[in-house]
Amino acid sequence: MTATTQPAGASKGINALGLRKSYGEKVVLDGVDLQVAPGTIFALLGPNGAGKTTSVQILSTLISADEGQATVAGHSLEQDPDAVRSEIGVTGQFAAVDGLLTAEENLELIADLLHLDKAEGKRRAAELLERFELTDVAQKSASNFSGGMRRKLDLAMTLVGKPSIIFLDEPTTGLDPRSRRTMWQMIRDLVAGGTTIFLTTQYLEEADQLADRIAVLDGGKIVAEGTADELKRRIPGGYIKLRFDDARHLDAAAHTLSQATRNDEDLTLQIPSDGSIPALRQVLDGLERSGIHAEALTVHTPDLDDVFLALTGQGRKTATTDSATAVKETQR
Ligand SMILES: Nc1ncnc2c1ncn2[C@@H]1O[C@H](COP(=O)(O)OP(=O)(O)OP(=O)(O)O)[C@@H](O)[C@H]1O
Repeated sequence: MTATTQPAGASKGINALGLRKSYGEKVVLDGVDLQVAPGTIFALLGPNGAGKTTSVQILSTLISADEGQATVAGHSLEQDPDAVRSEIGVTGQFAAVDGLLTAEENLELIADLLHLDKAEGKRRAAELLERFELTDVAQKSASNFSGGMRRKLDLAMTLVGKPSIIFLDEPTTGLDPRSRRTMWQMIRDLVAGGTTIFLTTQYLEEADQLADRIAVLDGGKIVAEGTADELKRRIPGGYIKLRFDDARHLDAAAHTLSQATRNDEDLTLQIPSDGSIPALRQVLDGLERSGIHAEALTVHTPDLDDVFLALTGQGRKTATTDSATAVKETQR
């Protein structure tokens, strides 16, 4: 990694510039820039083998980049990895829970590793067991835990050291929908308390639900970055749908909005649109000028699956397929 000096007032979040990493001939990261604001959730998406785990490993000091520079929690990865380590927590794809120990022992072990004194370690373990609703099973061996319970315990173990930044590498892989939602709520609670979350996931819904910003990694590069809504607007296939209460209004609107496709059966008009506020305003102003009353308006944007497929070249699925599965309806 090239030398870096910690910029004055470096963000307490994550800032990475030009990260490169190769394994032999294989270029895994080919100049990756990442910015994560403190107290936000950032999701890194990418197909299998895109380099998500490698990015987490670099930013959490487990491995070094070949080139590039980064600060994590305001500390340079290269110059002050210990300071970075003292600020972060990492949970990997394979929970670090020791099945031979009880939940409480797992937590106390981490407290020991962090050199907390015994009383403080016990207090912290008890607090986390309660927060994660694991008090009832505190004395049970973790080998008997369900996947969801292991994940909760794993996250609790990460929190023993009170990290300001947590890397969650595919935190809900293999969890059932209920456990996934429980984990999402825990992640939201952490962020509400000021923690910064760097998340990798293959579940686009997870990124959509949780992330303030999303970056899509493909071919070693960030191919898109933005909020979920910004990413959805980048690909075609969105539209505004207007419903009218009678055929007279439908006729008048179809006349005014010449680019619209009409459906006489359900008295709707569909207008291609990126779903942005200016686009909505233009349509509504047009209707108002002509004195046309629309009963309902819905905005349809491509979902993150469409974005992912379009951006990562993982296949072709255009948002214009217009099926209930391809296009998500967002009532605004
Ligand atoms: N230690 C290593 N030695 C050689 N190649 C590696 C090593 N670690 C990762 N790779 C390769 O780097 C590429 C990126 O791997 P990485 O695990 O970062 O991808 P990922 O996006 O996390 O994938 P997944 O979603 O499948 O977990 C893969 O092709 C992988 O085989």
